[in-house]
Amino acid sequence: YALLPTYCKTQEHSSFAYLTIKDRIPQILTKAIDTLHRHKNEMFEKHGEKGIEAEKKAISLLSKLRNESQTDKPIVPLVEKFADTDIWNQYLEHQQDLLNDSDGKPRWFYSPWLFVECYMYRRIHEAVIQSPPIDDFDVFKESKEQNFFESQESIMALCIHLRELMQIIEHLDENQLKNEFFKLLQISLWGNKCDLSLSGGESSSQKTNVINSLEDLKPFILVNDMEHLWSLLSNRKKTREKASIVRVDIVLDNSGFELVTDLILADFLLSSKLATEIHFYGKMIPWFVSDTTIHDFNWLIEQVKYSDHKWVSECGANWENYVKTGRWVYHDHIFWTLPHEFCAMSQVAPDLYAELQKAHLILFKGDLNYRKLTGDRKWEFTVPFHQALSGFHPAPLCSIRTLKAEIQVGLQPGQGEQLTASEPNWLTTGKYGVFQFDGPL
Ligand SMILES: O=P(O)(O)OC[C@@]1(O)O[C@H](CO)[C@@H](O)[C@@H]1O
Ligand SMILES: [Mn+2]
Repeated sequence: YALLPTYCKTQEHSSFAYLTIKDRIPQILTKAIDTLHRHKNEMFEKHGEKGIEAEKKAISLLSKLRNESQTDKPIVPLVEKFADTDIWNQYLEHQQDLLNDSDGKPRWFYSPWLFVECYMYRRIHEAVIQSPPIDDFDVFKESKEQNFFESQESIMALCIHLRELMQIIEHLDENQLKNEFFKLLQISLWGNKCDLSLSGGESSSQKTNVINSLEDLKPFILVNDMEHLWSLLSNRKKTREKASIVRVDIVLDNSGFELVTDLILADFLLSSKLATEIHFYGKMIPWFVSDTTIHDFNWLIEQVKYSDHKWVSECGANWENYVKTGRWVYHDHIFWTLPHEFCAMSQVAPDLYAELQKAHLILFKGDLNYRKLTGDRKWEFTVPFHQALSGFHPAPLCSIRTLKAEIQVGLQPGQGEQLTASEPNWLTTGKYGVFQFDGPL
């Protein structure tokens, strides 16, 4: 490969990476500690004295973690046995090898940002699994549920929109169907603004009805490859034999409102016959505050199904049925919560890479996935997306991402510079978004 640019690093004090580790990580850890405190009684009721001891232990482990991060300690190996402990510690040794002797050891403020941030969430998980019997506690569950409940209005509006669309979908011509597809893609894109790790765990629910603002938000789409997605799926729909499969895989990001937008898009893909099955990938452990676990996925479908609004509950019933009948398949894989960039997947998780190769199209939601697709490296804005993927291409894929990190490739000459001049923080506010496609070779 051409020489790869260096990683975004936490030691660069002018970088968003540095601010994330300095300001937001302690905030997220403090909120996690506070959540554990507030569940003391529940733990006593469930587990008696042992529950209280466990809560105390988890809090002390998280406090120690917060202190390590705030005092720039060396990154220490994981000690608790878990499916990925060895892979993590090998990766840490690899980071050590990348540093020469004079640099000393990887530290919180002297390492690649992607590594440090992922490591932080994996250490939160270690603190919890070291504290039985509360070792299955999700310190972020409350804020993910709060995001869902606070977005009720917008969720209802989306479900009603979907039900109305379902009633007329048979009569839509190709162009009308394409426009409905594009609307739901944009709703899924802007759903990605609702991200609790950017807000440091502060509420980031969807208050307005995003359907009415799609036209206003269009100028904020910096790369728009939606036409590629349409032609790939509509051509396959036209040419496929009756019984053949068209599979779209969605690598999920945040639970709550964003997950609803993804499930609505997935429902449309089946109802429009643009796809015959959808595969979802979530996270095996609580991750980046709002990322979706299998518990969040099942809980949200349950909530929608038991809504007291008829059309909303119909969506939930349909979604539960898709899962039951195997038209929607949820996959868990440990790779998604490792620190690796995706170009390492075929080596580190060949089974997952082979699974993704079965898809006709893979949609990667969110900013963290974009950082891993591009290796969280300091690419020039105009480097082609295909090049930044560094060989990762299990299937035609599209990143659907709002910008919350100082990485963006595939722009036109001058486009990045122009944005920096007009809006210095365009890379990290979540205000801008992309549909970035890497198609059939
Ligand atoms: O993947 P998501 O949910 O869109 O965003 C995750 C994220 O908020 O976490 C980091 C900031 O802490 C950034 O990489 C990114 O903005
Ligand atoms: Mn996320």
